[in-house]
Amino acid sequence: MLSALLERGPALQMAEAGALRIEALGKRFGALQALDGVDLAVQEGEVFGITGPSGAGKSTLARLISGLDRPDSGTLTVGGRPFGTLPPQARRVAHMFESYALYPTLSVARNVASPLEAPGHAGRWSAAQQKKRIDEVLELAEIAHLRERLPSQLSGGQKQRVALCRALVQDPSVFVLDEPIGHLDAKLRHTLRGEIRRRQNRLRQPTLWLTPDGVEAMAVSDRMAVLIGGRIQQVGTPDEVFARPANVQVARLIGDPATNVLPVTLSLGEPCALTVDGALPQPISTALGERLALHARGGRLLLGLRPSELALRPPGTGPLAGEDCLDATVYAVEPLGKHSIVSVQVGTQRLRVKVPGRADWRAQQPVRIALRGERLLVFDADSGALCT
Ligand SMILES: Nc1ncnc2c1ncn2[C@@H]1O[C@H](COP(=O)(O)OP(=O)(O)OP(=O)(O)O)[C@@H](O)[C@H]1O
Repeated sequence: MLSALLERGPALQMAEAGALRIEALGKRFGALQALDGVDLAVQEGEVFGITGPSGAGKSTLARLISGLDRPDSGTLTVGGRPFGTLPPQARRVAHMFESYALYPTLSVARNVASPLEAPGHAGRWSAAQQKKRIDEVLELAEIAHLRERLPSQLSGGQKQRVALCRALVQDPSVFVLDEPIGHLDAKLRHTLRGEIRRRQNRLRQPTLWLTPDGVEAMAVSDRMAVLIGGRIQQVGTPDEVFARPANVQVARLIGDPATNVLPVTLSLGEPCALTVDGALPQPISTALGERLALHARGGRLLLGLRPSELALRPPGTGPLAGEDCLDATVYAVEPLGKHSIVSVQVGTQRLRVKVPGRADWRAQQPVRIALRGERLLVFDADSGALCT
């Protein structure tokens, strides 16, 4: 047994899959702390999304896992075996690069085949088995008909799919997919994220899926993390992150459209009122006033309002039972078929409201935003953290 393992070499010894653990990972570039104490555990067969804005540290994390950069601190293990000190080729990380990094002189099929001919995989499969693996991923990505083309003869989205196939074709310890479908059209993106997740869930390896698109992360992930400024802000299932975003930064990334964050000042009295910067105080119900008073700091609060949980009413109409209303002005309307996105202005703040069907509102019209107190999120005005 031992001699068989030694014959296979250190690279193949890593092939056994297992949960990925990232502990206290840190990376600094000069004065910039690009990653700061990142802790994550990704289970076998789990698709784990990491979302965060541009510059959050997603690609840096990918590069540290695959060994292209060295961390300043922290450990990496797969199935309990440390791999952070191994050279990149021995780690068996199937890393799809954001930049694609295709071989310009190789056809699509040969680009996809290239990792199977590298030391970690070479000799592992017969030519027929290799072809079967390659065909499977090319078909998954809907580029089987392009197999003889050179990268220069492909569109940006087609190149991205070749890079994706080149990662998926492998039998690695871990898959790391850095923005795998960002440049595809919406229809293909929707199809592929479902298909890839289904496929990866049937494998033993963990898959990390990095994307700046919070909606994509929610759609594709079994669990997900939100990374901002090099720090993990929250880990949970997409439902958990949507229901209780840990702070306003997370809230602003999650949802389609993302959650509105509205800074307000609360005044208690008869009636209670909310003031949005640049607008007159607006009366609210005592029930909402009392709830908000629990968390107000010097009267200040940040309200999280999900676009699909708001409604629009004609000016002058009173709130329905359980609702509160704020006066606003329509700023713009985006009709999207099954629903419309209406942007409305309250003082200096602009909010997005998702309404079913066609919206009959026009820019500059006065309108009332109806909200339900029990649905809104309340964040601390200073720290931005979600209040319980
Ligand atoms: N080699 C480097 N030298 C100096 N700074 C770097 C280097 N690589 C990354 N950075 C910086 O580290 C931070 C994180 O970059 P990273 O590429 O990991 O972000 P990202 O989340 O992948 O962003 P994007 O979504 O735009 O790809 C950024 O501020 C970036 O400018």
